Amino acid sequence: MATNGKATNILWHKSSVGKLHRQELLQQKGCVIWITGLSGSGKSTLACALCQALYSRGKLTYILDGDNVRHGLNRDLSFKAEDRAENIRRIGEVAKLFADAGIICIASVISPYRRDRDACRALLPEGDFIEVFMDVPLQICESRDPKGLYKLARAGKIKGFTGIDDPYEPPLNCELVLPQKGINYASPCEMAETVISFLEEKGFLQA
Ligand SMILES: Nc1ncnc2c1ncn2[C@@H]1O[C@H](COP(=O)(O)OS(=O)(=O)O)[C@@H](OP(=O)(O)O)[C@H]1O
Ligand SMILES: Nc1ncnc2c1ncn2[C@@H]1O[C@H](COP(=O)(O)OP(=O)(O)O)[C@@H](O)[C@H]1O
Repeated sequence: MATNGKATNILWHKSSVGKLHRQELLQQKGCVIWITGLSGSGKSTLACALCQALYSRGKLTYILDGDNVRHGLNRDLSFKAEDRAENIRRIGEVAKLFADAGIICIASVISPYRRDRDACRALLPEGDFIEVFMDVPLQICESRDPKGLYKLARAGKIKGFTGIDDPYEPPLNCELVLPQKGINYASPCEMAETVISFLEEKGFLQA
């Protein structure tokens, strides 16, 4: 009998249709592509480009975007460290369910703390969590500032903004770093193709 968190007397219920059956149906393998980086680094843009490119190859994806999930499931959470941790924990758990459904789940969230990202990685079978770091310097993210949030943060109108007065811990050992330093930034489509090449190489685009 499992005891998990605060609930006791709960048992795992198995179904006769499992992950392998679903993957066979979809002709792909479920996994989580976890895109991390500063606000304005291009996480959502890459997530959409990737979703579109995989869709055109007949592959099923689902995007969990931080901004969007905070409109519903995580609407009760702020940006203080413990709430960011809970935000990431819930998104990690939902992503795990999508991967179990056989879907290529794309999470695009700042996820500033290494410990929180590593905890999400630990939820998945080895190799099924693909961490993608949007390695874009703060200066460039700030110059893009599509939502005007950096400007507000610099003016002190948003407190605890990632990169300004809140931390961001870059990955130490992730599967992919985009864009690479020292060259011109690749276009979102080119970055999506880099991720797709990785998925192909690892066998995720077949059952
Ligand atoms: N204080 C603070 N710090 C960082 N970001 C902020 C903040 N307040 C609001 N926003 C907006 O919220 C988006 C980030 O949400 P996430 O859920 O991805 O953040 S986190 O992973 O919990 O850190 C982020 O979206 P992106 O720009 O797409 O990253 C911002 O638009
Ligand atoms: N590869 C790229 N090259 C140039 N500009 C980009 C690229 N990817 C995204 N952008 C631009 O950067 C800004 C932030 O992108 P967005 O995807 O919203 O970032 P995030 O989700 O990390 O906050 C947008 O204005 C977007 O058009």
